[in-house]
Amino acid sequence: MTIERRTSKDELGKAISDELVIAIIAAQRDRGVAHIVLTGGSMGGLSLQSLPGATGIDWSKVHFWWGDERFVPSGSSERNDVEADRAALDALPVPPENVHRVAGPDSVPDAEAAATAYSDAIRDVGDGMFDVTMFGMGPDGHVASLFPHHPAQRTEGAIAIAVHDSPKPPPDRVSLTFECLARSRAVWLMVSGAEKADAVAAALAPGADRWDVPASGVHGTESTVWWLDDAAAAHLPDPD
Ligand SMILES: O=C(O)[C@H](O)[C@@H](O)[C@H](O)[C@H](O)COP(=O)(O)O
Repeated sequence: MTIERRTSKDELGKAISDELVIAIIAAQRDRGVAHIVLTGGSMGGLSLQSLPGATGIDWSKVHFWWGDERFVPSGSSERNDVEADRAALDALPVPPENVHRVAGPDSVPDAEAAATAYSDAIRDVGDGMFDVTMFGMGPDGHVASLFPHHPAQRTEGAIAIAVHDSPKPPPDRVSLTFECLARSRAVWLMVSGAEKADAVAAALAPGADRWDVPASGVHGTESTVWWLDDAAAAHLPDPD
């Protein structure tokens, strides 16, 4: 686990998105294709800002996924994918079939059906590993739509699940499971702001339990990076 610290949210977003370009190029060099899991929230958009100007990427060999999606209609401004479209995807020549969106209530009856379709899509594509999985984190320590003390986070044997009664609106969502997210080479947690400082410290404390702090339960098989601005890192113990 490493911590990458920057002084401000803007610097953090720029550093992450520059590193994302490098990670996509490296994945294509090593395996021919890059599978990237995107996140919602404000860090989600900031993490993509360098992609439209990047060179050296074969965009036909990049696949985008989401760690979670709000179960609201396609095109709704509440959706995580719409934020990513605005931030970068609209400007990239990525084939639409490489952008793996979670179905909304305009095309499937419920979040369970959306989770099943999304699970099938993950099963059908790639070698089963994500190259980079990015997360924002809520002040409660949630990542994707895996919330503290919410029974959905304990689902086993599934790739994607429906989440109901989310403590953060909207109540109905689709999320990847811890089990699926564990198939990520690199996990990046991207956190900015003083209101997250306690949750950052709790997630990084020895013995942290994902039931209490879900962010403590996501790890890459090769690397786990906490991208923090100074405010979010403020309650970490002194490294000395
Ligand atoms: O679905 C959601 O409600 C959001 O996507 C949420 O999970 C968000 O990613 C985090 O709360 C971090 O948000 P910020 O990056 O804006 O702090």
